[in-house]
Amino acid sequence: MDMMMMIIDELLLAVAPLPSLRNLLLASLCALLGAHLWLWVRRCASALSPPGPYPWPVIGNAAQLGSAPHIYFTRMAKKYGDIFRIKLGSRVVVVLGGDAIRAALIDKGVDFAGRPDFTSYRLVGDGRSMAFGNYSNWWKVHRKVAQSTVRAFSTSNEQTKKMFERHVVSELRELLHVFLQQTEARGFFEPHTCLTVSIANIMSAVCFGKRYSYDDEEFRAIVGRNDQFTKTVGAGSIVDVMPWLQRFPNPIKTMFGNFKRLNLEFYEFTKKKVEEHRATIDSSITRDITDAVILAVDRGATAGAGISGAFLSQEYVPPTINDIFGASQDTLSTALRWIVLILVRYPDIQSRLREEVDRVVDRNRLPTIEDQSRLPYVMAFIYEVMRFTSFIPVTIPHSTTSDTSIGGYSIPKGTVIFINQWSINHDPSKWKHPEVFDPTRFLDTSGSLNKDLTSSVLIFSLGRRRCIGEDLSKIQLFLYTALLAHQCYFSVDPKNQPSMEYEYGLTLKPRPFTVAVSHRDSMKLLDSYVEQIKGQED
Ligand code: HEM
Repeated sequence: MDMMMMIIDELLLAVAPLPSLRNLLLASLCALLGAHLWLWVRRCASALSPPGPYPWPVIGNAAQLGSAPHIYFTRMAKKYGDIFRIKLGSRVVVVLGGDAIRAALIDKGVDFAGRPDFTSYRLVGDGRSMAFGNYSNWWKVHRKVAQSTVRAFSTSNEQTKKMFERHVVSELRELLHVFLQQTEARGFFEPHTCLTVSIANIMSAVCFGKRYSYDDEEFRAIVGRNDQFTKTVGAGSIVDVMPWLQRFPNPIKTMFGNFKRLNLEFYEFTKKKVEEHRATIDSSITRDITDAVILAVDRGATAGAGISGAFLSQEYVPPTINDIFGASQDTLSTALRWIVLILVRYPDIQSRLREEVDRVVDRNRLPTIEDQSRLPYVMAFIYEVMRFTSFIPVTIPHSTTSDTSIGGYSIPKGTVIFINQWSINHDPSKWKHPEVFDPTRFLDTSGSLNKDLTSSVLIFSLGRRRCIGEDLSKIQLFLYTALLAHQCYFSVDPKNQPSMEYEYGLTLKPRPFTVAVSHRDSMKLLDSYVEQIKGQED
């Protein structure tokens, strides 16, 4: 090094005997060395960042995503591997598939548990949503309260399961009435709105202790706009990554305007419910989830049970209810749309479901939660619907909470992460003919449910952000499927065969289709079940 400095000194003396010229040359040389060093560091850093397709100026890879971004991501993974990088507008996004998902969400759970700082996410739940909020001590408390109250009103023990079952069976009776009326009035009809209201009513009963009529315009308006919500928040939405699109009239600006409005109205609805509950609450009787969250927040605030000093104040009650009510009704009503569509697309599978339910339950009583372990084909059907449709193909986008690395690539803090669940459910090395709908793939040779295989289906995500409604959802989908198979026939309009095409968003929604519904026997069993419940309540 000394030798080097002497040589540079000699050279400078030779070419620049004047001190000022010498200083100038020295400064230029330093700047040149600095620039080289900077380029070298950048080259090293980019060698450590994941590979990916070339991004276009301004829009990045947005135009390449097409109408099914999860398929594009799966195609890119074949070329670049399970960890690759794209650019959406100005944001770098790392897309994870295959084994990289577990490596990120389980092995480095906290590092990958954030949510991006998207403008649209700040509009959900008046900016205090847990589902769309970043990872923090406050978020941990919020999630804990939401998770424990959902459990307390659904799956925590045999008694709560029975209470939940009552809501589901009562609501299914209403749904069946509407289905039969619609069939009588129109022949074939679109079942989507009825399914959405039906699911929303179950969650409304659990959250607010109240159900709504199918004709209630206000309720239908509040719960009927999921499509606009999921298109904005789904992975690959360009609303948040090209903010300049908000400066002039265009479809994205309109979409964002609708999103703002619907979040405001949805939040006002839940806020009103919370205020009504507050006015009538009696701490000795917890009527529903809203009461439970109000009381849990009160207890946390007074008993000092926060995590690292983080406490929820009462202003977090409406956003918590907003998260639970919002997340449950969109996902479950989408699942049911697919179930009904698949029942009419595959009449043989519909017959086999009926055959199993009739054999195990018989025709003299209704299926119950306890029948679940005795109805493996029904369960296999539900897992196959979740695998095959992968109706949440990519989770809600994540972000990194610190500088981290995965698979040898370094990922800076705040990078947007997409988790491609679809890639796991359609991996040909894991599933034989993944493109075929076949519930029997989940049954072993003795006809029992293969639990190793069912746990390989990825639709509720993994790790810190794993869905809090997984157990409730599985019970509800089981009861709906078993009860529908037990109680009615679905048939398809021969002139209007439904397709398996869908609209992309956070949830994949099947395109509108029509069905007809007829009763297998009568409403007798469902009517007497509901009368019995009313008798017990009185
Ligand atoms: C079949 C039905 C459902 C599916 C497939 C589903 C799936 C998911 C997925 C993929 C996520 C995102 C996880 C991530 O970002 O990594 C999620 C989050 C969430 N889900 Fe579900 N979900 C369903 C039903 C429900 C229900 C019934 C509830 C409420 C009772 C619920 C409440 C939530 C909440 C609050 C979050 C946010 C969790 C967080 O950010 O920590 N979900 N769900």
